[in-house]
Amino acid sequence: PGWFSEISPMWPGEAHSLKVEKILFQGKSDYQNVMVFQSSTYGKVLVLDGVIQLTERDECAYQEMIAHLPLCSIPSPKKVLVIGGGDGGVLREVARHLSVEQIDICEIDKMVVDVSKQFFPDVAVGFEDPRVVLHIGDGVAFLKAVPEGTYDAIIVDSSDPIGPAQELFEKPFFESVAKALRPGGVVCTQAESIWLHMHIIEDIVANCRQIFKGSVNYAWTTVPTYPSGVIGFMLCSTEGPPVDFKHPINPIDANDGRSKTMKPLKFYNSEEIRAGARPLRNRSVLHSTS
Ligand SMILES: NCCCN[C@H]1CC[C@H](NCCCN)CC1
Repeated sequence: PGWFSEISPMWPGEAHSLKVEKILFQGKSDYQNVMVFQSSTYGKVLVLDGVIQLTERDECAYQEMIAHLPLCSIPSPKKVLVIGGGDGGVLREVARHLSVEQIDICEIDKMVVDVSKQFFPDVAVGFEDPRVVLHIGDGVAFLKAVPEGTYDAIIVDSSDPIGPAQELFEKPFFESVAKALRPGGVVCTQAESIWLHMHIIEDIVANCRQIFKGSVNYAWTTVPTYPSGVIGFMLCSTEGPPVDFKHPINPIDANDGRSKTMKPLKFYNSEEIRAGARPLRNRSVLHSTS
């Protein structure tokens, strides 16, 4: 009955709207407002504090890219950490990699996990993998307690820097990520929109260049229901075995790791990694791989 418009000071003067068929859930957790609605053309939609987190129709583009860009760039990821990602979609994608033995996830808001399991079973299916260990808590504190060099890959599937995820965009957090990674380990973080958040991206790139002594890339993909239709990722590796994010050495195709329960990939493929045109004059956008 009507339209949902994603109005936020993070993207002034514009708002993506979706036609609403029915509101399915509204709640308030200790951290944020949580809402689920049935849209007319994008399936069910998860909204946190008025910001679209995912829709059934296009979540594959984000979850597949944020997981496979890092994991396909190192030979045999074994221990993976997801910060955020409480809807379970990134877990579903990480689970496709047969070399992975342990998947830790640290999500601050249990309501996101519960609501995703109830309304987005094809996304929350990631929690069913026996390698997954769920920690409900603050990712900043979790990483401080992680022994040095523990993980092969860390994926930071955060919301935006206004609200619970604010600290996940700051330098100390990136330093704790670097410490928790083994030499040549990789991190992939949600890194906003090149059309909306160039200043945030410039700061993140500058911080990452100081902290990660391997490679530092900025990648982006298209997600129609995120503001400006594009979302980016910081892809970094620590000093050690070199990592080339543009030429995946551990390619995953539609069949790898697909057990009878797993559905095939809908978006990602290794051939698509290419240096893209720079959409803006701004020098700070590194090679874009999409
Ligand atoms: N696992 C899916 C969670 C998606 N995380 C974020 C949700 C908020 C969204 N805002 C985009 C704002 C403009 N860049 C970015 C991805």
